[in-house]
Amino acid sequence: MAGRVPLGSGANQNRVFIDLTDETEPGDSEVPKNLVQGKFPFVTALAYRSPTVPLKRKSLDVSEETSDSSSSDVRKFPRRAPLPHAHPDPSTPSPPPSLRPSQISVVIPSPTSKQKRDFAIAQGVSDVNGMDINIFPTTDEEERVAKAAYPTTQGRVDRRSIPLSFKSSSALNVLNLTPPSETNHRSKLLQTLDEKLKRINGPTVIPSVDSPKRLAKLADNFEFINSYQYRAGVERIPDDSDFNIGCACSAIDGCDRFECDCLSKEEDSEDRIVPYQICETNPRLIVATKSFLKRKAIIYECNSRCGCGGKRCWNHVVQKGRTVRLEIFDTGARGFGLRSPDLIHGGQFIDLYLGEVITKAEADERENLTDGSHTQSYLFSLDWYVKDDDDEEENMKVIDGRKFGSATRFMNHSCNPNCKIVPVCTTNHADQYLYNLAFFAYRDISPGTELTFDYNQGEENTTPQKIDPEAVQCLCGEVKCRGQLWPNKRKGQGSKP
Ligand SMILES: C[S@@+](CC[C@H](N)C(=O)[O-])C[C@H]1O[C@@H](n2cnc3c(N)ncnc32)[C@H](O)[C@@H]1O
Repeated sequence: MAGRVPLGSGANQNRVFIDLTDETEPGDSEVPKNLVQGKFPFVTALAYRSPTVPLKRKSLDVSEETSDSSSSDVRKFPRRAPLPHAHPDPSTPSPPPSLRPSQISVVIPSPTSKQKRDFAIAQGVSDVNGMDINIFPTTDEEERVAKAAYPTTQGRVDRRSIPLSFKSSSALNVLNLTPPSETNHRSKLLQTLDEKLKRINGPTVIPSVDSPKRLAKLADNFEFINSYQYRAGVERIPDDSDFNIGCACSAIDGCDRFECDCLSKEEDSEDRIVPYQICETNPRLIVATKSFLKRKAIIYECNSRCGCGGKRCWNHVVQKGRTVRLEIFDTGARGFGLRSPDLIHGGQFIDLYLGEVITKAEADERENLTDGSHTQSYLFSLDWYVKDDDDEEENMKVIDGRKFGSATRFMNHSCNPNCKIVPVCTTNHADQYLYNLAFFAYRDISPGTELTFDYNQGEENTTPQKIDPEAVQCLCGEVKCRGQLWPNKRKGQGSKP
């Protein structure tokens, strides 16, 4: 008799045990008539009370219940009969058997769905999903849910006005997203930036920016380029023009340092300007001479049309590219800045200023879009050959490093700078409106020192009569600070490097 306990024997005389199995076995007929006929209707009621609870053991006082059990109508059973929640504390010790002679232990099985259906049909109930509260009493909370009686908002709620906060994990749960942790966000920005920086030719350029906001500015709003990006309306003189003939130096002897045709001539003199020399402290390095850096002069480097052939020519410096590593860092009030983890020798070429090459008209338009506030200017005029003559100025080209540029686009101004920007022609000597802007170190610069240049080159020694209230205030911190970046005019405009 698996799962079965005999009824009414020995100490269990007053107890009723119910078979838990579906099997019919000999002796099943011994089940007392009073039970079958509804003598203990509560048993039936309890058996159906909690369909979700598979088995419940319940102790009830027969003497109390039998007085009420004469009727076979289960609906007379009080609706608020003790619920499973009211089950005696299991930690309470049970009284010895002698003190509880009239108790009935009932093992209540969960009804099968067929039993539930049969019972519901017998009661004439149409809802047979087992949740009808007339048959299966619920807790107060369940009743409130059934009646949808939970508190509701007064008036309409405009859901569009509720901000979707990504800090709220519940909003993210709904979207099945995980909140972007700060480290995650930062590492993604660094990855984006890293991919952009990797495209730069030459030694590495690394970012050193902590704030995620500043990092996002650097990673999202700027593209690094390796050469000028020519925009609409910019006309270029073909590289094979007759004017662009190159020097007559010999490829065997190399370029003549003092006679090379590429050397610039001093204004109003036949003296040739020798821009480069071997670095005194590093013989493998060719650097700009100290005297050249004091001049206002353009450098013409030898090019592919020169007789020297280029291989052993000392007059190839800028076109060989950058040789120092660079670091873009956060200066605080002056925005990003540039420095190098390497020692930079006096006269050493650092890098080019690159950007979009646009016409003067386009530059004026772009400048107007910034309200003329000049707070952040990246426009650089190529005005070396431009005289104060309107016709020529119209041909002038401008380099805009705002959205596309090189790392030098992050170089700040100083009234006592350690770098100088020099016009350098590396390819087409014939095009006087198009040349490179190359940065050279004025002096030895120790690793980690910010690289700066004078935005008003050529006007270094002029002290402004009065500070232009419209101008950007200079924060270089130098003793002889002029107080303003430039007197409300484009960088390089009206002042030759
Ligand atoms: C070519 S950008 C230099 C990079 C810039 N700091 C950035 O974060 O992109 C020129 C701008 O930098 C700022 N700047 C450069 N030098 C400065 C200085 N000495 N004092 C104050 N602001 C400076 C000005 O806003 C200027 O328009």
